[in-house]
Amino acid sequence: METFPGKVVHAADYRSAEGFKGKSVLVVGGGNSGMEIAYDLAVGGAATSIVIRSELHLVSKEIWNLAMTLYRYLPVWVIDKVVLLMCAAVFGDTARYGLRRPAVGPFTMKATATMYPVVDVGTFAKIRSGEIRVLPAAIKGVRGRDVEFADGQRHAFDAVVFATGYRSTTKHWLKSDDGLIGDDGMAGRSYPDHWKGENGLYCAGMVRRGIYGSYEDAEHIADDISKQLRSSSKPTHNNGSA
Ligand SMILES: NC(=O)C1=CN([C@@H]2O[C@H](COP(=O)(O)OP(=O)(O)OC[C@H]3O[C@@H](n4cnc5c(N)ncnc54)[C@H](OP(=O)(O)O)[C@@H]3O)[C@@H](O)[C@H]2O)C=CC1
Ligand SMILES: O=C(O)C(=O)Cc1c[nH]c2ccccc12
Repeated sequence: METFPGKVVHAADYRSAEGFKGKSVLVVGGGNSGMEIAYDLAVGGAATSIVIRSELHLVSKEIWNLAMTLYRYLPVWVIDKVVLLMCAAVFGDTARYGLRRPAVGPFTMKATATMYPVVDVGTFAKIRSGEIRVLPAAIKGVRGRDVEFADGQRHAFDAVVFATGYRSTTKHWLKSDDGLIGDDGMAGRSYPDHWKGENGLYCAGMVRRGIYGSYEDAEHIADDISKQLRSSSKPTHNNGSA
């Protein structure tokens, strides 16, 4: 990257397509961030390409809402079948456009891996129309404006957006060794014993179980705090009387 003369930003610092209009922009990473940023750039008038080096499950918000609802009633393998059927009806064969699906189903993937399906915000229509170009291979190297890919393609870019994901920084600032947070900065113990540490320390949303997982943690934590408040004979806080 030292030789690349253009603008380079991480998804965390991306705000809008302002300044990218008319530019040739490479988005690295086909997760939810990369797909949303690629869409935003294309709408904003950038000539947009996106690197998708791995398989992914593209779903729609509506299909995924249904999957989350069915979770209470049906086994995971049935949900996978329903979701994939609906995805085929909505998107057709995404592999034709460089978006290969994993062999493991989307709901199984969410339940067993740290990977999450990608919720389409309109990016796929722009990929299908050719407005957004998918580069389905890893980056081999960068020389000046030129980026070379593992499949032999080489293209010049004015800017690169790294939508390559995040790492937790919790370990850097949290002074605690009760095992609540593991070496990777996420929950150190596994579900469902992951949310309560010592000395009033809790963690919510750190066990990679999605939005509903965070919601479940928040309820447990609130219950636990409320239980402790009720069991202590002396109130531990001022009840608003003075
Ligand atoms: N609207 C929503 O629901 C949104 C949800 N989110 C969530 O926030 C979290 C973070 O999302 P996000 O920021 O997208 O990060 P993710 O970790 O989900 O995705 C990062 C992507 O970048 C790829 N990548 C990493 N390094 C490279 C590389 N050197 N070359 C090519 N590709 C690379 C990864 O592919 P590989 O697998 O090959 O490493 C992966 O597909 C996720 O849980 C996501 O679902 C984020 C945005 C919006
Ligand atoms: O908690 C989760 O893991 C979710 O997937 C929450 C959720 C329910 N419906 C959705 C639609 C789009 C993105 C996320 C969700």
